[in-house]
Amino acid sequence: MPILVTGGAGYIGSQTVSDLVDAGETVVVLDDLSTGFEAAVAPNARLVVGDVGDAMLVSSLIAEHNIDAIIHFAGSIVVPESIADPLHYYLNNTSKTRSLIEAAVGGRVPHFIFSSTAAVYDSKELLPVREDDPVRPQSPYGRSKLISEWMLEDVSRVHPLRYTVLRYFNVAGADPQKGVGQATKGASHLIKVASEAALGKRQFVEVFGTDYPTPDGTCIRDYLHVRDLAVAHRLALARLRTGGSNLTANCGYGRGYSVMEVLRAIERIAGTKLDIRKTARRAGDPVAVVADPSLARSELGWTPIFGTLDAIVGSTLEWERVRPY
Ligand SMILES: NC(=O)c1ccc[n+]([C@@H]2O[C@H](COP(=O)([O-])OP(=O)(O)OC[C@H]3O[C@@H](n4cnc5c(N)ncnc54)[C@H](O)[C@@H]3O)[C@@H](O)[C@H]2O)c1
Ligand SMILES: O=c1ccn([C@@H]2O[C@H](COP(=O)(O)OP(=O)(O)O[C@H]3O[C@H](CO)[C@@H](O)[C@H](O)[C@H]3O)[C@@H](O)[C@H]2O)c(=O)[nH]1
Repeated sequence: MPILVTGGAGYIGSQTVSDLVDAGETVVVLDDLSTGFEAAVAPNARLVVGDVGDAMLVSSLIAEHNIDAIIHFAGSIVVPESIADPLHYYLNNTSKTRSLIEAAVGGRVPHFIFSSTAAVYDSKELLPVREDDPVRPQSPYGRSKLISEWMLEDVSRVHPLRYTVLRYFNVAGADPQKGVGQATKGASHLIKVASEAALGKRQFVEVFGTDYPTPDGTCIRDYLHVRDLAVAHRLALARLRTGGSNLTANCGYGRGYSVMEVLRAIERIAGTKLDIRKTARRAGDPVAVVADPSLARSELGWTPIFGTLDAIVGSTLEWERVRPY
């Protein structure tokens, strides 16, 4: 049963498409290549270059391919950028998701998997966070995603569309053998930026804030290997296809690392000293966000296997050394 993957030329989408194709699925990718790459799309998937907000195009793809499931990765993903340009985020992440859901309902697509984020949560006194903890996004990015979650919930009550929302924590790592890794233009993610610095592609790394109430004063995040995350999508799809009910699940490991711990790991694995510059806090950053992944384990049977910080950093460095696109 064919799957429409929006944003399948991007970092997480391309890893997932590659896994789905390897599992024998028929995949149609819809991507405007704004931050994605044609070369990232697995050769056996069909790439359609277009906008996820183009209702006519999406409806015709659903009808033409008899789409059974939509996996919706397409969107804008940088927290600070969302603060500078909130309207772009509400357009690209929220309005266009609304248009996509409408096309899914019109085309009677029964299954929908949505890329949400840990940015829907605020920091919590006692980590880790569970799905039923209060949501309180600290940025327009987080809010733009949360509104999409709510749309799915409301629409699913009145239309035959079942969904899985996966709230990813901080995705990193690469799969260099498959040609998958983060190549996003202007990517500002910590592990990406610091790996570039370790390989001499940047001069220094900034640490945004060293006065947070954490053991070393820097923010804590739950870093997750992209290969494990891709598997969660396959499991979510299988669960929906066998009648699984709507689900919102965290995807993280349940283990947090501070910014400084990450930088030290990169120095150790790359065998180099980084030029680390301590600067002011960055707007929109929660202090510490770590997943409770129990629900993904029990409902999806998700068992991450690539999950050490060393594996994440090692594969990112390997990817940065080869960078095929
Ligand atoms: N990277 C992370 O740490 C992380 C964490 C939580 C959630 N997410 C979510 O995962 C999804 C994928 O993120 P990523 O890291 O792979 O980012 P990415 O930028 O590599 O991928 C996004 C893809 O969507 C495409 N795209 C963007 N707007 C589009 C549009 N209007 N029409 C068609 N295609 C469009 C881009 O060209 C790109 O290929 C996003 O929805 C993001 O919010 C990412
Ligand atoms: O050069 C840098 C980059 C980041 N940081 C810090 O490192 C932490 C992680 O930042 P970053 O890698 O930019 O990720 P987040 O802002 O936590 O957001 C990511 O993780 C979210 C899920 O938690 C996703 O939804 C977002 O798309 C993704 O950008 C934060 O405390 C940043 O302040 C630095 O100190 N220096």
